[in-house]
Amino acid sequence: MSGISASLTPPADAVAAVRHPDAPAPGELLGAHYGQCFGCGEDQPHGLHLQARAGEGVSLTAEFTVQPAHQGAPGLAHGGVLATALDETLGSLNWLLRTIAVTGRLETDFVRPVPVGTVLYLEAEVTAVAGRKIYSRAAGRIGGPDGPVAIRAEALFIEVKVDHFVDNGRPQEIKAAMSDPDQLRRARAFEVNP
Ligand SMILES: CCCCCCCCCCCCCC(=O)SCCNC(=O)CCNC(=O)[C@H](O)C(C)(C)COP(=O)(O)OP(=O)(O)OC[C@H]1O[C@@H](n2cnc3c(N)ncnc32)[C@H](O)[C@@H]1OP(=O)(O)O
Repeated sequence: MSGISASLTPPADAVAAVRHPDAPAPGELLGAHYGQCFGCGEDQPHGLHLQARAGEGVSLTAEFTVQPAHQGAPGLAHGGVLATALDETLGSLNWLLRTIAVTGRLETDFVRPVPVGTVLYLEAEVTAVAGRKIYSRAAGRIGGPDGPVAIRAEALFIEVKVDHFVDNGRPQEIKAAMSDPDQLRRARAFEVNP
């Protein structure tokens, strides 16, 4: 059985999402939003190293290969890791809106077991926007981009200011991020009005 909770149903006044004119072109790799990110960071040795690519409209695709370090049961991906892959894929949609947002709610269906070594082919799209609330959904397929769905999720992201991170993050990482020109460039790529 599956179904989504009421808080993931866009309200009546929700509107269609609009791709930002400066969003990466369809087919372009989005890159990591933060080098130490567990989902996408290239400098994070324990992470998923998920790579997302812009699609048409406010959609994207992503790939992630399940590693031995991602096991829950012997030879199978941990459910939390799979939820992370969905969360990261959904969060990457914000590059296309050029909006900084954090996950408020994530509902996940685990449909099929995912063995170690599997390439997960993920796809995600924003379904609606209502003020600061961004509604989206994602699915992960195995065996190829058109293979059967193994995992899927619906999510609600909430737009925040960059202060959300500055005020709440551990000072040493915030200080390092703020003195890293590459990180500031990435942060600016997310914001319409930095
Ligand atoms: C230094 C440089 C750094 C640069 C970094 C740049 C790149 C960054 C990219 C990084 C990406 C990394 C990404 C990550 O790491 S995401 C990491 C995981 N997520 C979090 O840590 C978020 C933690 N939560 C919060 O901080 C707050 O709760 C937020 C900010 C989400 C909302 O608190 P806020 O006080 O702001 O707003 P509000 O409470 O008035 O709510 C507003 C509306 O939303 C609705 N709502 C809220 N929650 C839920 C819910 N669970 N279900 C259903 N609905 C929910 C709420 O009803 C209301 O609706 P309405 O009444 O308006 O209709």
